[in-house]
Amino acid sequence: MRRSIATVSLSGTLPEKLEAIAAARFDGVEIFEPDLTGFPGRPRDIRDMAADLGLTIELFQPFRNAEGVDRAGFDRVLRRLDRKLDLMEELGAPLMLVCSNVEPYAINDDGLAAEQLWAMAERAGARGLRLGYEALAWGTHVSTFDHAWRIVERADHPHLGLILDSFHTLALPHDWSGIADLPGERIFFVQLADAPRLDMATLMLSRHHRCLPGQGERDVGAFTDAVLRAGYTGPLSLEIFNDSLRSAPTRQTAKDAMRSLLHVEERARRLEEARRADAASHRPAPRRVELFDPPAPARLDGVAFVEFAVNHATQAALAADLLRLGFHRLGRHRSKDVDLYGMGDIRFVLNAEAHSTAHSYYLLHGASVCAIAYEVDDPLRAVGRAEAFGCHRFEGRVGPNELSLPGIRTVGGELVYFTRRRADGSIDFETDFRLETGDALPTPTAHRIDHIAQVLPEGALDSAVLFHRTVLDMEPEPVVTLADPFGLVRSRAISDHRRRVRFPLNIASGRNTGAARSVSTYLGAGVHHIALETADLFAAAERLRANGVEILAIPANYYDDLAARFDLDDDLLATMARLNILYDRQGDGEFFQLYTQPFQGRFFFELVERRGGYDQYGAANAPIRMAASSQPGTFDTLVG
Ligand SMILES: O=C(O)c1ccc(O)c(O)c1
Ligand SMILES: [Mg+2]
Repeated sequence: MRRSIATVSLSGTLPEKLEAIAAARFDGVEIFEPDLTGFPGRPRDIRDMAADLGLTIELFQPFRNAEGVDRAGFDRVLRRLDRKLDLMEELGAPLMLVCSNVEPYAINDDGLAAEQLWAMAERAGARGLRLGYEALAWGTHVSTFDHAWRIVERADHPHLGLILDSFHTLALPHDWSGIADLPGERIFFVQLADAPRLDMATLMLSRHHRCLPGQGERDVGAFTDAVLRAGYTGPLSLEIFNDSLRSAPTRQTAKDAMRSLLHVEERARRLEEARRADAASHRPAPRRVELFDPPAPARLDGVAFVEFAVNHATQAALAADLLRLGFHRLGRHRSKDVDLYGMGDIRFVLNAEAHSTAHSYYLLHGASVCAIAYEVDDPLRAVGRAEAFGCHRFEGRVGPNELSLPGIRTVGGELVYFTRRRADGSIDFETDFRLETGDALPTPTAHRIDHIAQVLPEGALDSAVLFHRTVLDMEPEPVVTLADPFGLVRSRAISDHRRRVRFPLNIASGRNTGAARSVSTYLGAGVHHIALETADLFAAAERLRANGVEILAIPANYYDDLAARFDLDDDLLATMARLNILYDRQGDGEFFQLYTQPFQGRFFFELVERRGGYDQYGAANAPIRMAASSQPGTFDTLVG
């Protein structure tokens, strides 16, 4: 499949965009007219630049308000067209996108529109150029792909075809199953974009909130599959109008865009394969194009360990906190200044090794999580898949007889490792530690990691969603907005389908929320809190209290409100208030949670107990937590 992107999708000048697009290994590009108009050179300079970069100029766009106009108006359209055809010749663009008329004066007459598009195609055809007609979802009379197709079919000109855009098709509540029955050779071009489900005018959604496929909530994979079933063999081209991409780093966006397109191809391939497997009822047409075929996702069994970058002082302080939480020191690394702590299935690695990646991370971000390791069935396949999606492999320094953990480096510099459980139940990475198998360990206060919440800089959420979706095969939930006393926090949870690994990802939209301050103070994304699951939160809370763990104090008002909202036993409420336990309910499911005070103002721990299939994160309580932690003397007590 040829892979293309519209220049409007990226920030920067036109040459910067082309370079980033080529560096991300796209085959082709759509030139969005304003990018060219603002370029201080000749169109042929862009043609040469694209050629030097190995990029095909696939399309020039858009040509607006051309059809359904009166006679005088159409004369002007043709004059305008001739100039743009001159430009296309100089640019070396073989195809121009003509979008449906959005003016109130447009005449509602398919016969007229077909006639006028025919006349335009005749002029383009005389120069060996082609036109593609695209229905904008807000077109005055033509807003759906099938209406645009009826007009193209009626015009019946070999130089006029249909352009499909997943945004316009999926934005309207309109049946698009007919796409698969279109004649593929009459589809001249296909544009792809995703979008969130926001209740707003389609024009606003399209111009400001489109996102890369895989970042939003539309099934762009199924759309692409339908287009391929129709027999389309041209490029798949991303066309993303998005406010935050307009100011995001160009090369990073282009890399994400390629990852997104690969994601779409993989999904389309899966759908086709499922149809083939069901060939008794269907007879799928033979595939005409090659689609991206990465190694299948590894089976994600959970978080194997979380690694903290520390120095000696913070290592000792964090270790003391962990012991109070019920952790034990399990061992020391064979060759490095690294300790392993654990309880139940939870493993924390405290890395104070000098001249290491963790140390660099510590210098930049302070005591913080610098790596997460996943337990998977096949670590090498997991890394292979990540590399296929454009991730960079990380090779750490390995001592004698130590394991080289397969890993990748993320954009923020955190590492992601993959490790696997052996037949004897031990987990791979632990062989690098001299385990101190002492006395039998007492019952743990918590037994597994429930979720890891992260804060991300503004604009980084979509990219993080795409990373987890492609590399780790996780699925996002819709965005929820939470109120911090100093601003709003947008949160999107992402998890694997078995709920073994869950990440609420948070973005502060203001500058003053706890999340925003944590991003600015510590330069970038990071783990904000780690929730540990316990079978009995009340027992655990008593134990933490006895051990002197500082718990986030919850106001009495909260418990009054709980009493009003839920039919809870008075004694239970009183105990919850005494232990600072928060509560949520979902159907028959119940959720109990408490928070520790932050470690050096940096990150904190949460303990949760889930009952009866509760599947959320207590989002209703997050504003209470954020308010409680903005009280003086809590989140702001920063130490070294
Ligand atoms: O928003 C627009 O005007 C616009 C222009 C060209 C396109 O291809 C498109 O999908 C939208
Ligand atoms: Mg479009």
